[in-house]
Amino acid sequence: MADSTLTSLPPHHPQCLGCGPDNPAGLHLAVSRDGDSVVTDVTFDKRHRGAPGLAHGGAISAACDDLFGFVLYVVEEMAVTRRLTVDYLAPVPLGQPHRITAGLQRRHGRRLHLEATGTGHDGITRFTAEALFVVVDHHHFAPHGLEADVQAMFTRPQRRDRKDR
Ligand SMILES: CCCCCCCCCCCCCCCC(=O)SCCNC(=O)CCNC(=O)[C@H](O)C(C)(C)COP(=O)(O)OP(=O)(O)OC[C@H]1O[C@@H](n2cnc3c(N)ncnc32)[C@H](O)[C@@H]1OP(=O)(O)O
Repeated sequence: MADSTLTSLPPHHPQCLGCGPDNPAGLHLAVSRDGDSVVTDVTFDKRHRGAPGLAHGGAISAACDDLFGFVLYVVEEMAVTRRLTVDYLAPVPLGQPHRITAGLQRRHGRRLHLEATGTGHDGITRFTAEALFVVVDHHHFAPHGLEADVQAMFTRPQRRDRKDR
């Protein structure tokens, strides 16, 4: 992604399945902000294989879910996935980059309705996704001992965004 209008966003945390650079089983998504949208270029490889030569639907779904998790940096709220729906429009070949763009479609109270589109560099849209995220506070993560990590995640991008404004 060389577009000058994009602002790089930090991973949720180093071990995140979607974007963590230190997770050997992860997708290693590098995500940027473009206005009120977030974008990533993902290339599925043999680790993400479903049918021979094609990406597994679960890997595509994970990429969409994680990218939706970056819309939270735009919304500046902590939220978690309550529902995720993927429309698999066409098979996604391994080894071919796809740009996924995601954003907030509408908000009702704690409910964030999000949508995403995945398009190959050949211009073919091969999947779209919709999600319902529900806003939570940091206590949501407390029983699992992760409260401090999530709070750090919550404050770091806000500082970064302000610097960029
Ligand atoms: C700025 C930086 C931020 C950083 C932020 C970090 C976050 C961290 C990111 C880590 C990486 C991300 C990666 C990707 C994001 C995951 O993958 S998140 C992991 C997967 N998701 C989960 O584990 C969530 C599990 N579910 C839950 O904990 C609970 O069900 C929830 C989601 C907290 C909701 O529970 P609840 O608080 O009891 O709420 P509930 O009353 O059931 O419903 C809330 C509202 O949604 C509505 N609702 C519920 N279900 C539905 C439905 N199916 N349809 C329509 N409405 C519904 C309800 O009617 C209610 O509406 P209101 O009455 O408030 O208007």
